[in-house]
Amino acid sequence: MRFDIITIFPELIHGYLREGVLGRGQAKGLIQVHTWNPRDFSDNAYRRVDDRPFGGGPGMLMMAPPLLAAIAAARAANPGAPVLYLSPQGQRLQQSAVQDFAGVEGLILLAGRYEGIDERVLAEVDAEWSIGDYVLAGGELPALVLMEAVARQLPGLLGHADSAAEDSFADAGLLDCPHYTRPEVVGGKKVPEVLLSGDHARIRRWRLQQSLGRTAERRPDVLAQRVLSAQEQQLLEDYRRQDGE
Ligand SMILES: Nc1nonc1C(=O)N[C@@H]1CC[C@H](O)C1
Repeated sequence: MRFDIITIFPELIHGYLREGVLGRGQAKGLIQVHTWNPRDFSDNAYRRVDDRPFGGGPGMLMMAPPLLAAIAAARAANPGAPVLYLSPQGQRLQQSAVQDFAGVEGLILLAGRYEGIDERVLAEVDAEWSIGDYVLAGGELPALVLMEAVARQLPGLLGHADSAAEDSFADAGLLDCPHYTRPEVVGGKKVPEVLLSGDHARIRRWRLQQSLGRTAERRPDVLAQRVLSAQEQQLLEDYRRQDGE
């Protein structure tokens, strides 16, 4: 899968890609990541990419011509890839969208800076996405967040040790269950005995029950989107009873 990222700080992208699953994914050839710097498409001697907003107001905006030229170059290199602009005005990125993106050949990610971009650039943007209701200094972190969430879904990217299968939200939107590893006792706290029982069916049930209970407690909005089976309803009732709810 090919990612083309439009950014005035390419090193923020390449630096992050040197480590971890994305670095390994690149080395394995599972993902290709290219950056396009609008400064290289600026038509003035100072490689200027920003200017003051018409109508006044604080800060600077990214000018349209260098961005449009960078988008055109990315489209030529990654034909058919949708252009996604990361911004707080976008639709909220959720795992369901991440899974959809994992099925496409390529993505072009536009990372803004300053107060944002000239509105006329959006004529060349297929969709606007937000990673959350807060304001960052640039779109590079959101681009990396989207790219990493999507890349993790690609077959072969994660080793078994960090499989995406048991992610939170992986199986139709439940929070992940608690996890434990050695040592068995930490600060007097023992590992739940079920996990030491070797009874894999019982362990699976316990983990599902914990996921259901946690989701009900912490994200009832997420649980409301899931139709529970009779077994899941019983597990959740037992969880609540044990929890003294
Ligand atoms: N939240 C977000 N989800 O995606 N992008 C953002 C975000 O804060 N972007 C910044 C706004 C102005 C600056 O240009 C970049």
